[in-house]
Amino acid sequence: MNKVVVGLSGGVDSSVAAAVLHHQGYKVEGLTLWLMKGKGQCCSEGMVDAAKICEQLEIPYHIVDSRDLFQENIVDYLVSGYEQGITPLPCSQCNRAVKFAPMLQYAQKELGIDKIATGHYARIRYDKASDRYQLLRAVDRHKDQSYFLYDLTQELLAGTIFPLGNTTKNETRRIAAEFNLSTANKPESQDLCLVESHGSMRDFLDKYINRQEGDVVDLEGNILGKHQGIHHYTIGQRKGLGIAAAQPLYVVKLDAVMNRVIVGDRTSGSCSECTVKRINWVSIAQPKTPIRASVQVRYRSKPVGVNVIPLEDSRIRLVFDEPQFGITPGQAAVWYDDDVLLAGGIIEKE
Ligand SMILES: Nc1ncnc2c1ncn2[C@@H]1O[C@H](COP(=O)(O)OP(=O)(O)OP(=O)(O)O)[C@@H](O)[C@H]1O
Repeated sequence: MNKVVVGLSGGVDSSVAAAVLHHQGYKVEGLTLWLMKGKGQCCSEGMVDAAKICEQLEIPYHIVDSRDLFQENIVDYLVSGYEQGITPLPCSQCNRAVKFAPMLQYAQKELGIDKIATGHYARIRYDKASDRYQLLRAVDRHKDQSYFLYDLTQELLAGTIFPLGNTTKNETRRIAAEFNLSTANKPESQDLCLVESHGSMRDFLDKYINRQEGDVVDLEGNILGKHQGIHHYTIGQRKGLGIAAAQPLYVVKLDAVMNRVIVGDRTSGSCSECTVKRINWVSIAQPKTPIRASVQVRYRSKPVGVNVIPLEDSRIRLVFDEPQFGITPGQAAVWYDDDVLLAGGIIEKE
């Protein structure tokens, strides 16, 4: 009998993933990673809901204490990034280092089970010609989460099932109701887990970073106002600057050394090229010559045509077909060929 360990967050997607695999005849075991220190409420609620699902499906349930791993890989990583004026993307890092790799290791070593599954909306297929596991966008484009999964290794993709990749969110809700799952009517999470549990990113960061007042300046260095800490800002941000100006102003740069927030108009916040580091080539091997693709520079940004130019040190230069607004060091750039996720990496600088 095929066996699989399903990562359960206590939400409807992972509940349905477990129920569907169970229904298909897999021997399913549920597992929740206990992630957050201190702010335990969302985790404990999630664990109770996940335990209920396992009880309902009559499958074993495991909890793995991953709080130290989450603290080191996500909380410390975020805090040190914001201190340097960078806006790190925690989710892709969390998926690789905190969720998928440890879950697969636990499944294989502790439970003797080869495969894991999650409720992510994305698809995996094995391409015989290139001998690679490829990652594809979900059929439900609106829910597609492939962007956050670009950093998964071949080994992790080989060991993972995404049962919801071909399912729309509406179908997921319908299946949850059909199976009478206790999580069927749970509301969708709206934000990063850290933000949901702390109220806002600012509240979360204020716990770790001392506020240090500094200047808000324009591109010429004229002082326009004061800020209470550069970690309260992100590139492209327009709201909350507290500056009256004739035209809309956006954060275009964060200068950690001078402790300054630099603002400008929309054009000055746009650029047509950027460099990307720590690339993970997913569906194809690293090319030696430039390729065409379409790229997203944020989770919800519209894909735009791009020339992907390999640099000598295995970084990449992206040259966009049209200037992109709010390119943010620390966020991920992920490029695709149609539905196929080719690769992604961390935006370094313009
Ligand atoms: N703490 C956790 N332990 C184990 N697996 C998890 C955990 N958090 C998330 N996952 C897995 O990752 C998937 C995507 O997580 P995400 O946080 O994006 O939630 P989601 O899309 O709202 O899904 P859900 O409805 O299942 O909460 C989940 O469906 C689940 O399989």
